Amino acid sequence: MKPQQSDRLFSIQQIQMLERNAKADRHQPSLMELAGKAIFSQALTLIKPGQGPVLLIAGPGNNGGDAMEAAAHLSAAGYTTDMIRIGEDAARSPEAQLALNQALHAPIQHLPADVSLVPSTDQPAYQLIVDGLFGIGLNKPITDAAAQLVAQINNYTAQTGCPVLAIDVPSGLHAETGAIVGGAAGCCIAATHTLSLIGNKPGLHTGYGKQLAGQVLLDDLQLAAVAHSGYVACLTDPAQIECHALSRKAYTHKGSFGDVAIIGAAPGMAGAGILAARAALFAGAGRIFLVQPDTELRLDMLHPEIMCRDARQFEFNKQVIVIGPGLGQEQLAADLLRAALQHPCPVVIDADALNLLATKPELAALLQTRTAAALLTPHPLEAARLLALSTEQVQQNRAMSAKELAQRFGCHIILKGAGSILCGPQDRHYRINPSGNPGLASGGTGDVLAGLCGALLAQGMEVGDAAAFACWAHGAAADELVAAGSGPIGLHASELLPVIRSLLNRLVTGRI
Ligand SMILES: NC(=O)C1=CN([C@@H]2O[C@H](COP(=O)(O)OP(=O)(O)OC[C@H]3O[C@@H](n4cnc5c(N)ncnc54)[C@H](O)[C@@H]3O)[C@@H](O)[C@H]2O)[C@@H](O)CC1
Ligand SMILES: [K+]
Repeated sequence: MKPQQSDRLFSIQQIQMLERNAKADRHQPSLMELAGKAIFSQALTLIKPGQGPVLLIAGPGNNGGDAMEAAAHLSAAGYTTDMIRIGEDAARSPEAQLALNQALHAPIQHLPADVSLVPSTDQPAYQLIVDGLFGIGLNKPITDAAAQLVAQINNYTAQTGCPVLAIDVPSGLHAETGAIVGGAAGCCIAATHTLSLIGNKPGLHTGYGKQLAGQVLLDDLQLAAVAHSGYVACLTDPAQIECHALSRKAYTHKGSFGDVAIIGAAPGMAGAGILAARAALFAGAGRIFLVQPDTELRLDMLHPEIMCRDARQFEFNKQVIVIGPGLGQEQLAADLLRAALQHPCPVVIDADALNLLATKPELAALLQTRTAAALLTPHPLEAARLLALSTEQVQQNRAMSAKELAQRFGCHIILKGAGSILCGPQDRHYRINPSGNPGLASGGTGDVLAGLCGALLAQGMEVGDAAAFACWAHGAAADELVAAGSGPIGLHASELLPVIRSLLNRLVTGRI
């Protein structure tokens, strides 16, 4: 199904084209005037009259022009308004010159760029900082005076808790990739809120953006055209995913919900396989086998529903295979992966099985020629090994890395991490999963995701939908636990299972 307009994510090029078309079509009010009003309205939700000044940062481009428009509105509404400008005034665009002119004629205090932003008891602290330093035009790392200003703002807000409203994108963040422009050579404003203009942007929802953008808000600047224009990605909306395969009819039996074989849990790593198997159980698979390279475990005492089997004697039948959690990388593990890849049923490939794929070209070739569905669930380090890149290179452009993996191996990908990226080899748009929090950064949560994916595939969901649904439920379970005070500190993988079960039941019956 087509994503709702607000779920759509646009590339920088697409936004710039919308901007150009809008400018050609109409002149009054300008997009910058509309942006200024939108920022002003948003700022009003974050500040209270008479409670300290507001500081606006205006950079050299049109992002700075937006900030100057907003500053004029704030001072006209009676707020004490300070502004720091960076860049040559003579080099500003015509719209930004108009905005500057207004700002210079308003009762705004203009501070030098090297002013010391230190909270002091002598004067009231800022109650809001508006970041208009750089927007989608940032094309090199922030350095020199601008970098010092970014550091000062981040220090100031860390000390005072002052909110930061970023205009369009937190300055320093790449609006498309979610990486900091220039990596370690750059820097970025840590915003509490970001008002994305014209359309929503992928970089605000993945990688560093997931943290540094804060709460993402949207104003389309009256460009209804956005609804009909091309987009590159969308945020997963679970309500839009086809999941009728999960609903239970009165005449069904355990054979109706498929078999899942988890292949892993080698000696010393049994927990990973158990977590994946339990996740498949809690997510509704009909029968679950835990297939181990060495039968260390004869029974999961807590969940005797799971059938433990010796891999040397296991018969591949019609099971969906989840291979990798705690598998190890011995010869038997490679043989099991070969058998799984030759098995004509859907397969989920995780953890050690991904590492085997990265080092054994003959296994990678088998994956490339497979016809049944395959889903790879790498974290950035596993993705880096598969692509022969560094983790930093993967993280510099998470979407491009996931798309490259999908193309290279001809399968579906979940690239894990903040704002997981999902894509398939034929997909025109990739997806970003919006749920989840840092509580998921703990051992075993990836095993739970793999088992959950296996269970949804066994119940008959299409692979792209199963991946999106699983990612969303996995992250949303962590969000519910955090909301209940059980995280992020100390949140652990086992706790996700009953919450995922509850979420799936609520989703399928339309209660979410
Ligand atoms: N053009 C328009 O009609 C509109 C623009 N809008 C705003 O304008 C922004 C885009 O404007 P721009 O394209 O001017 O881009 P920016 O405002 O992001 O700034 C780009 C400017 O900064 C310079 N620059 C880039 N990286 C730099 C660095 N590391 N250090 C120093 N200077 C650097 C560039 O040479 C350019 O002059 C959007 O993010 C949005 O906030 C919105 O107001 C909507 C309408
Ligand atoms: K900005």
